Amino acid sequence: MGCVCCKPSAIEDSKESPRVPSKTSSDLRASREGLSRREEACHSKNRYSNLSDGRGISIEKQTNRSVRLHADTFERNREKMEHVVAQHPAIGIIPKASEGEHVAAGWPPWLAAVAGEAIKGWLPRRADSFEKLDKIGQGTYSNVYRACDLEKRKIVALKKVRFDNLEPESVRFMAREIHILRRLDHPNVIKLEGLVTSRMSCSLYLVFEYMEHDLAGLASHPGLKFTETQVKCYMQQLLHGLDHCHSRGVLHRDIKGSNLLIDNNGILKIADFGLASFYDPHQNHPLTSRVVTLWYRPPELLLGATYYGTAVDLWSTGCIIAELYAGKPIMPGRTEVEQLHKIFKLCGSPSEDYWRKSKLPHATIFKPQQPYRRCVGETFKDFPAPALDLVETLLSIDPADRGSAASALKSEFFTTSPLPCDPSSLPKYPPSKEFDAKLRDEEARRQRAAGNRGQRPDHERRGDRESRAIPAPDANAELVASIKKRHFQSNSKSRSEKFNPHPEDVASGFPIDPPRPSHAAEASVDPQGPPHSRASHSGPLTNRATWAKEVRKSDKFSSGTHKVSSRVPTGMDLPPDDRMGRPITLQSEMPKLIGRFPGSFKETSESLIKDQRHPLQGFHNKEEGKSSNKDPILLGYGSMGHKIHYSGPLIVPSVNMDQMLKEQDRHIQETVRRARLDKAKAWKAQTQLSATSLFVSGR
Ligand SMILES: Nc1ncnc2c1ncn2[C@@H]1O[C@H](COP(=O)(O)OP(=O)(O)OP(=O)(O)O)[C@@H](O)[C@H]1O
Repeated sequence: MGCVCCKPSAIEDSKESPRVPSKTSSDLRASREGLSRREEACHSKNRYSNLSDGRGISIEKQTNRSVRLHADTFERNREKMEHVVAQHPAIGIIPKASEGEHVAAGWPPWLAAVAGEAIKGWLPRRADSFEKLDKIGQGTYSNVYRACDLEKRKIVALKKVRFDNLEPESVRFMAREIHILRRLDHPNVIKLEGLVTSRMSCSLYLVFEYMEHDLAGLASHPGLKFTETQVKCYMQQLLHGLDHCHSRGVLHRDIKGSNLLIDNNGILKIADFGLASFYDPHQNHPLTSRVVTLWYRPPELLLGATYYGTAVDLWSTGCIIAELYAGKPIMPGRTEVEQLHKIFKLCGSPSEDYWRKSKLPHATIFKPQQPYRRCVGETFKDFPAPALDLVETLLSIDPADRGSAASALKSEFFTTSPLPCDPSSLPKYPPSKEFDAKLRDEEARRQRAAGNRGQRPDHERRGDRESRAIPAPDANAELVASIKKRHFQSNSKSRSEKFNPHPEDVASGFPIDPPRPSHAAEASVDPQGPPHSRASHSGPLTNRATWAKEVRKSDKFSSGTHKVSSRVPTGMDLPPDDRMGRPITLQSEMPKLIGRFPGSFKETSESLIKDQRHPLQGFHNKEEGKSSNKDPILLGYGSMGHKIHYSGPLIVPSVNMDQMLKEQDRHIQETVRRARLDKAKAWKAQTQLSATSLFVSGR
């Protein structure tokens, strides 16, 4: 039997598992309590690993001599650079280097060429100084693994980012996350400890401290309920981390439970800076409004704001605090329109003054004819007063009224009894991530499908549903889904994987994820809940390259004070997909609609006034046939299992929203039907063809 360290884990099961020397039994001695045998191996002296970098694998796998020579030269250069580092007083820091020097230091040319700032002063870590253990998370642009850092002898998280190394824009986009992370240094912000790549490699891993939990996973864990002091403890840490980001000029732009990682000591760290951006406090540089996961997205972004600031993160924080008290997401919208509707129903619609001064791009379309009344206090009347006060402030419609992370930290919520507990006093939980909850949920669903559906008592089924994690639709789910569709049509593999098979993945047993078909349809009609984070389930078909291309099409890259690309939209809406993966947006549908229903927006709204309805009031609860305005704000949550609506045309003369949605549904069904027919025809033709050829060939 091989050593524990070498024994391939589930994800490392590969025919190409490396040949690693066996270890003696003494190597397997337990050195730390609570660590698995594989983890112990990480802390042992064994330097062998089944993870090796692109350079090593290329040499081993390829017989190409020039590659060998190249690698030798690289190794010599690397030694030189390591010598420089050794001479330098700050270990690991090398003086500002040029592109050539970066390459000499071991960075791949594609990275050195465009992301000098992000790698400045660092040396790449070698892949063979890590051993992958298991996959612990999956994001839109990444797969995350637990791994042993064999040099530092500790457990880390390796985030393998997806991008196209042949596309400078894609690399730049990916490098922005690194650059931002390196600007931040705070106990409540995840620490980027290094980068794993090599001169010959096409891939890149970000090395992070390992965090056992995330807030979404803990909050959705069956039977786990936070006390008030615990909620305060987590929220205090979140606000401290945010305060640090904001003070360093960074907007996170995707604050949500699954991005708040928590370690076994109760320390919360803000993670996933993939959508983060440097911002200009004077708001002179426009940014894209298509950020922040829908349920946590503030109204100004839904209304198309491109000049915004720290208040966007504060809105998301308000949603999270309320969610922790309410025990479920407070505004689980399925489309942007529905999200805005939910916000208006709970927080009231913007004041006349705000509409006037904000000049938001989508104001004409979304401004209700009659204002919505704010009912945060009534809805959350069971919350303790200081909690409610803070939620009221953070969920202010006008971003200027949300205050700052620093002012929130001074609020009564944190200064009155019960005070936030000490993180170290928090209970130790079993590893718990949104990802685990999704797996749990999938497993439960598989088991149900396997046979006992309908046989279990009702209350048990309800229990499942209540305990399941409710992943929020990802920030870019709409964009990603449409990109995925387009990409899938033209290309069955992401460019980086198609043209640059990662040798280290293949040869070290690192799995290359198989391309997956778009399952937007199944995801969006999931009767168990809201459309899942389609983005977070996206396979390699979605990569940063396509994303960057899309963003670039819509955004101008402004070289702000920080010389970092900020993204600004130019009117291209980034759409949610319908069941066919076809983007449906107000913008995309508008020309068609205008063609179909000649008339102006003005006429439309006038006709709606005549009907005594405005577009948002027109939303109806299909089941009850009543205006959903009467629904308690959380009804949306309870009704998630009902028929899914898709965001679509908003303005159709003389019809209310319900009719428009019906029209949209009908349109979708028609498209699905046509697609089925086409498929059937194609199949028939093909069968006839093969029958003919069989006949002709006489077989
Ligand atoms: N340092 C870490 N320790 C443990 N788990 C982590 C760590 N970093 C990330 N993860 C896990 O991996 C998941 C994906 O990571 P992350 O959110 O950074 O990726 P992403 O591709 O940017 O995702 P998103 O789709 O949210 O933009 C996280 O939700 C988390 O569960």
